[in-house]
Amino acid sequence: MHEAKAGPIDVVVGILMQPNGDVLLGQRPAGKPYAGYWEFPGGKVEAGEDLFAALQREFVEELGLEVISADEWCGVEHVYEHAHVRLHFFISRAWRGEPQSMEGQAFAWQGAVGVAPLLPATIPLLEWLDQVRYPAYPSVIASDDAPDTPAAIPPASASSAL
Ligand SMILES: Nc1nc2c([nH]c(=O)n2[C@@H]2O[C@H](COP(=O)(O)OP(=O)(O)OP(=O)(O)O)[C@@H](O)[C@H]2O)c(=O)[nH]1
Repeated sequence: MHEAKAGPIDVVVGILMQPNGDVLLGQRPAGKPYAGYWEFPGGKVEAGEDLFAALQREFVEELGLEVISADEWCGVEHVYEHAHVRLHFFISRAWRGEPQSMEGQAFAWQGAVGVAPLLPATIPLLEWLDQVRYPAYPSVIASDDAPDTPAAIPPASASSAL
């Protein structure tokens, strides 16, 4: 039988940002693809689910905390061997509670990101994120070429900006 080509899977990803710019990363637990890799918390959107509702659900499930508000930041598509994902990144500066390891995963607040390895699709985001976290930070992108929004940045390797 002829199988329909699978479309991208929508994933919401939340970047909790403290006033000093530190962001929360978690380590993927055993049993998942890319176990041991570091990522921003999040997960797959369920059928019919609103993106922000999905983000809130994932943070309760993974970290036991309530995201109060979040701004949609940028989108990235990436084709892994296990899945074609469309990542919707949010930045949140307002949440309630302290992160807890609900799935036995490690997590860490990071200024300069020192944990490794990171999920491949997430790596290009770190430089864009530094421009949000540290506005005076010198960019490697020439100012004439600098995009207005991260979503306009040209794709890196197998990733593509939405
Ligand atoms: N959470 C998260 N996922 C990411 C990031 N970057 C990235 O490529 N992904 C990809 O997005 C997908 C997230 O799926 P997941 O398996 O973690 O989702 P989930 O928590 O709903 O898992 P489940 O199916 O076990 O319930 C994975 O293919 C993962 O490789 C990131 O920074 N954070």
